[in-house]
Amino acid sequence: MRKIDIFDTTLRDGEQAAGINLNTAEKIEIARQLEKFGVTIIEAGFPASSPGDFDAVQRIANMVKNSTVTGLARAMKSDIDRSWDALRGAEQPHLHIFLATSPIHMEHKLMKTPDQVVDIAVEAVKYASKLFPLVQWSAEDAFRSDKEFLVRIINQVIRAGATTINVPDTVGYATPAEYGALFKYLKENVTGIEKVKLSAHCHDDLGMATANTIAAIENGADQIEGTINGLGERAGNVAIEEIAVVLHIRKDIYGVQTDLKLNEIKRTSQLVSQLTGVVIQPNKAIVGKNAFAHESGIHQDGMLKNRETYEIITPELIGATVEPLALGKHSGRHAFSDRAITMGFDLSADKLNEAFVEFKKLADRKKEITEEDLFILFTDQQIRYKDTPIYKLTNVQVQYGTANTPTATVSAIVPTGESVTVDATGSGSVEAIFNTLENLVKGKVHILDYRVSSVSKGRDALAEAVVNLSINGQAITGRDTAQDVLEASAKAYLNAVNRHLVNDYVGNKVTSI
Ligand SMILES: CC(=O)SCCNC(=O)CCNC(=O)[C@H](O)C(C)(C)COP(=O)(O)OP(=O)(O)OC[C@H]1O[C@@H](n2cnc3c(N)ncnc32)[C@H](O)[C@@H]1OP(=O)(O)O
Ligand SMILES: CC(C)C(=O)C(=O)O
Ligand SMILES: [Mg+2]
Repeated sequence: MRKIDIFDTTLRDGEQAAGINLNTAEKIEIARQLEKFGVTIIEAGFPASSPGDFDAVQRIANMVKNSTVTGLARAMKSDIDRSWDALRGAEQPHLHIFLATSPIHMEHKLMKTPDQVVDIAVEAVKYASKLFPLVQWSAEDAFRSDKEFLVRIINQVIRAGATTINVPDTVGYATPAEYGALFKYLKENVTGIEKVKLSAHCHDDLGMATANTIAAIENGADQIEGTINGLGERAGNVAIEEIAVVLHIRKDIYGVQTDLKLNEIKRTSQLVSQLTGVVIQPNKAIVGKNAFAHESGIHQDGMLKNRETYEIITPELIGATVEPLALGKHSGRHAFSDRAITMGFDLSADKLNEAFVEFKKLADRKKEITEEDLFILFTDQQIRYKDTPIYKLTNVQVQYGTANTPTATVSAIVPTGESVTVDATGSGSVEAIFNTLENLVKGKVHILDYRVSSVSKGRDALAEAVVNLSINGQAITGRDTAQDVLEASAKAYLNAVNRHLVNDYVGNKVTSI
């Protein structure tokens, strides 16, 4: 069966989505999970874009063994050199160079003639090929490019040493028939196309990224690029989990295979959602929480008689299994650590112990601990800040009455190790808490966005708060959970502040923002 390579760009194009900002520990955690999921290539970042991206790409390149690791670079020597420094320790160093080829991008953005663009692309690919065994070249905005010009430039970059040619629909403008036809045209007209991998990269601006990607596969694409949960610039990239399941469920039509382990889909999706703070819409295909929920009587009747009446995908296929042993306040360490292992976590004894302490506190307040609750507890331990001094909330209290101004009092351990208590008022309880926390951290903090949702089901469900802050001009997301909405909100705010501290922490103790 023909094999399709999966190029995951959650950590690069996915992180380009507005409001997402992952720190290195979080990126490493996602990369680890992507490797386990079986993606062929992990695009870990854009090394020349910032020291943080460089660091994350370098660490991921040195760590990952079973997937190829790549980084993005502009068609210029300085970006390529920086990428080489980040990626040289990888098992099989791979570079992804891009340069726009559409008339509008060449004239108005790059301000170059088509001839100059060909020369720049060829020079960059030649230079990169001396360092990297694998060089992917992307024609940014390929879909809106002149087809004959595309053939000309691709012919030349293949001769210059490119091993993969990517043909992105950068602005999500293509229809499936048009995108498929472009792949067929390139297959028929590019010299030496059979010697390189041909790759598809679709954006979802018109909601057609999945259909377009499938059309590319039908017309000869060897590799597809996408992200987990469809994150990405603007309306996002194609969601890899959708492509994976389409190719599996309709293998009768497409007849291709990937190396993806489908039963890692749910876990990968949950992890990305939790760490990016981007909540998955309930009706999202494959990974939405309603994707397997049958609500109406006639459907439930059909399901009871034969699941196949309404179920084309089983939850088990994507690793969304029914909960085994119930965990609650009477459970012990054995059942707890056993569940951590079943859920795919590899925690040290110390971290497991801390997770167990948190679990017991939660179990005291909550009747039933769900899979989602456990996922959050375990992930929190896995990505916990190591040596960085951080803020730790010890108490939050709000005085609220419809006739008086809400006042919040917050006690916390601050990065210097002292215990501090502050209070402030606000026009509502949450605002009072945020004003108090602003006094506590003494920085220039603005709230850009704030959302609360329920993680699990029932009256005692966990509340998850996501706060987007601007701290000293830098956007950063924080999230946390608690049984109480106000506590979750306070913890989410401090989580963002702590993530900012971690980003700033380069060996020296940073004790304030
Ligand atoms: C389709 C995509 O997803 S492309 C990837 C987008 N990702 C990002 O932009 C990552 C984050 N970006 C950044 O951190 C910054 O933009 C940087 C560090 C990469 C560059 O920052 P700056 O040097 O300040 O440049 P700035 O972003 O303002 O402008 C981009 C410059 O790169 C040029 N450029 C754009 N694409 C390319 C390319 N593929 N190859 C060479 N040059 C390019 C632009 O023409 C512009 O050049 P100019 O300064 O001569 O006008
Ligand atoms: C950098 C390229 C591949 C890209 O993300 C796009 O064109 O959408
Ligand atoms: Mg893109």
